[in-house]
Amino acid sequence: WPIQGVFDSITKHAGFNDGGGDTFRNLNLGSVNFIHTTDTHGWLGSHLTQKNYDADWGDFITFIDLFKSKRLLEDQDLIVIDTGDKEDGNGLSDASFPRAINSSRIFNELDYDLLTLGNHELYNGAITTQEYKYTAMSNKFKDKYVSSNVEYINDSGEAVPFGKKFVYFETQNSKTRILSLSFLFDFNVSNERVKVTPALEEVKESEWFKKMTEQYSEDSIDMLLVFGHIPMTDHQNKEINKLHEFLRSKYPNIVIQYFGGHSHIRDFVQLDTKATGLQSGRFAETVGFLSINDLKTEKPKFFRRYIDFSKASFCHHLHLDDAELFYTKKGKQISAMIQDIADELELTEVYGHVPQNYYFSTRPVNANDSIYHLLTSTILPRLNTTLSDARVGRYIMINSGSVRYDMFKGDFTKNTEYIVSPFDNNWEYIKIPNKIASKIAAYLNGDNYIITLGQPHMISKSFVKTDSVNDKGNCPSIALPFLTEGYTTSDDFGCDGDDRLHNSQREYKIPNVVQSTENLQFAQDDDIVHFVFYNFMQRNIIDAVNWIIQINKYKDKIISSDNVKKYGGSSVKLLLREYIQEISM
Ligand SMILES: Nc1nc2c(ncn2[C@@H]2O[C@H](COP(=O)(O)O)[C@@H](O)[C@H]2O)c(=O)[nH]1
Ligand SMILES: [Zn+2]
Ligand SMILES: [Zn+2]
Repeated sequence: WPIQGVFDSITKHAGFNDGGGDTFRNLNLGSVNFIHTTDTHGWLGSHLTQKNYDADWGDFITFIDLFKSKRLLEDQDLIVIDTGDKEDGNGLSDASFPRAINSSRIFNELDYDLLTLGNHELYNGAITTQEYKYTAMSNKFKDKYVSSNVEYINDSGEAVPFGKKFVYFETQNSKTRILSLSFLFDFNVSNERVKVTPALEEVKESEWFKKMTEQYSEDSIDMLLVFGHIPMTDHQNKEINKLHEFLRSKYPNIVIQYFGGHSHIRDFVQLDTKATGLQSGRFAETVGFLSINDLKTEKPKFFRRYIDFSKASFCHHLHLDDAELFYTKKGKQISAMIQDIADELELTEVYGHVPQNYYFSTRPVNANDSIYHLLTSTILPRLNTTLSDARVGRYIMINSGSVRYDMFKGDFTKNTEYIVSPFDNNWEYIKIPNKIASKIAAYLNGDNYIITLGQPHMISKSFVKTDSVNDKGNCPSIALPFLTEGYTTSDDFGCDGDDRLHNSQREYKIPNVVQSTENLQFAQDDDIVHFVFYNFMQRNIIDAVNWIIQINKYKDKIISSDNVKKYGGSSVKLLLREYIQEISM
């Protein structure tokens, strides 16, 4: 069958073992092995409509436990790491109150060796306190939770380390001496319960770091392990590159291994001959695997693999031919716990039927199957409050980062709302002349990616002239009838990172903000319009309006938060549900 011939040649040349239709890329183990997760965002109950990611957190716990017992040789170690963002994006974390209380309990059942926080643990004081008390300071993790540049503000207003500033340990089997640090990217939107110091400032100016480098000089450790909620590729700020340059100056000759997050992509970067950085996607779609051999030589060997979060991948990498053997008592218990919580939260309650797929990053924003096109053309204009007036021009703006995932054809359930747009933001508005309102989107969507507004993956993608974004290399585009769309990652080590063969997906340039416009056909420059936006974006909107006034030398007065009023009305989550219910009748 000609397609099979094409398939065989791709699988053979792309490093897949081709035994009997098995198309997996295997793992190469080393003396020190790492498994990494990041940006799970509450996705602990598997992707019910995506076979590529059909494993849940109980299956992942099973995978880790059986990996340790079945795959490791006696002189090999496995270190399991997470780099934060554990809520906002799934009903399992977001539908409970307090938010994430149930999902944290499930998440923490996994025996992580190192873990830390992400920016989503820091938007809300109650969530921050919950993370500090029940995870960072828990008996299980208090010696494993590391935050080198984040402090918790306790009840007496004192800034205390959010976990350990660093940890030193020697691995059990290979006796590898590891010094570990953890950094959050330069995040300045947090709450009254937390203080974030930019990573470079922290390491350059803090006393504890100086003392640490004296206590753990280069000859007393075998490697530096730096993990944290920070992108491994950051075209705009190059934060990780500047941090590496400084750390390399303190530890010039040993391996420095990074594990990153936040930008929701599979990525692997070579920072120098003895330093690499792995990033392992998002939403429990990916288990990142890294091994290092010849760690203490001049040419350490790094190996990376992105494992689909699927039972098939887990069984394959455990060398389990019979899926029935993929079993541990604890794994089964956790899977049952997840099901009980999902039932209690009624996450499978069906509100209606989605007639087609709507994509949030793999289609251009103006395409009919782009979720942004659905939102701006159909959903946002449904926002109705006592202030709505058909005689007044109206703009409704949201940040693209508020949309979290594709919306697939099929049941629209209670969980779909949290998966697509989880944020319960309030609508605010300002009354300004149309000549100003009409320029805000262009200002916010200018050349720069705005890390507090945009789609996370855009910080790590290089823009190309067309509206699609470029991956690092030119990996072959795959489109075979019997394959599903999925990751075909290109990174600094080439095109063979993914453990399974999928059809390629193109990523498109997603602007920082999108908006709907109404009743503008007769609006003159000085006509007053209603500019409506998420309260989450208030600072950005005020700055944009004042910049536009100044740069155009308008006579209008500079605005402040005093000019911002409540607009009211349903969140995008609810507007979406009402629309789907209506078309499903
Ligand atoms: N409209 C809102 N957008 C939010 C809110 N909290 C976060 N965000 C968006 O998420 C990304 C960051 O996501 P990450 O998973 O990469 O950390 C951020 O850029 C915002 O766009 C919110 O409450 N409302
Ligand atoms: Zn995230
Ligand atoms: Zn993040």
